[in-house]
Amino acid sequence: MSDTTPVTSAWAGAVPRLAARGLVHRFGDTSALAGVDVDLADGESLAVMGPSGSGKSTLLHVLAGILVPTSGTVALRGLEVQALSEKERSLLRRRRYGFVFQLGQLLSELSALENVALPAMLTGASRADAQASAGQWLAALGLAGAEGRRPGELSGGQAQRVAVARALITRPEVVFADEPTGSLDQATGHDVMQVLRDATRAVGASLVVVTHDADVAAWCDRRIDVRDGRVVAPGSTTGGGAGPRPGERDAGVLPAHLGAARVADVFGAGGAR
Ligand SMILES: Nc1ncnc2c1ncn2[C@@H]1O[C@H](COP(=O)(O)OP(=O)(O)OP(=O)(O)O)[C@@H](O)[C@H]1O
Repeated sequence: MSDTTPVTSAWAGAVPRLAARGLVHRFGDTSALAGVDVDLADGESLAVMGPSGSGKSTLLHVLAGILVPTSGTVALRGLEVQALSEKERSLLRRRRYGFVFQLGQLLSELSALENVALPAMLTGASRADAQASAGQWLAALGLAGAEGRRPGELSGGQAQRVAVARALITRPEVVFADEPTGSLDQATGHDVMQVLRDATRAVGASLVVVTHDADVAAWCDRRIDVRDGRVVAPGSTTGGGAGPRPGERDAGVLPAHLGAARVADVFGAGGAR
């Protein structure tokens, strides 16, 4: 780069997709976050680890605009989320974020197809378009044929794949996952993490995963450790974003049910953004 190259905040890559500074959050007398800084780059996956009660979920909720921090800032591409009204934050979550939680988050009275279509309809798609897109998502995530099943008729791993499809149908900029493999056995958990990471990458979204489990964290590009509301190990790596992950011989090869070409064909290579 020459001395005359302009370096401004508009320079590509200069602004992290998500940037949090000085996050403090108190629940009454309890200090859940005690000064957290964290950046999330475009397309990056970040694992948030730490013991029970350390503040992981609170951090995820503050980053996602579900909770407003007691002090500090959270910027999505420069937009200060904590300064928005509750209604604006709700719209932002619906349009620009996706969420995957522990098992049990799907609406039990709706079919898999209807569960996935719902966020698209809430952002203005017609029922027909939303259901067509939901069908493509379910097929891309290996659930062709399961469209009509209700959550109670799906295995845990299948239900979490439906949840991944539901999180991604609106092509969010950031996906937030809180213990997404929490109720699954280890093999199924790895399967879900691979689907979550690869499908998130396929649409160009960034990913934040809260987990207790180092093997789950190893699926992410980067990991931070939280203790008593502070980041104690910023940027510690998990074995590298490009290296093989548990249960995966070649990180560049997607499982058969999530072929790269298939996802790219359906949703556009490189994603929506
Ligand atoms: N709604 C709330 N009201 C009061 N205190 C809360 C609330 N939510 C969290 N806390 C407290 O804030 C601290 C951080 O909780 P948080 O749920 O963020 O931790 P965590 O690391 O996600 O824990 P876990 O792994 O058990 O889910 C804890 O002391 C917890 O008891």
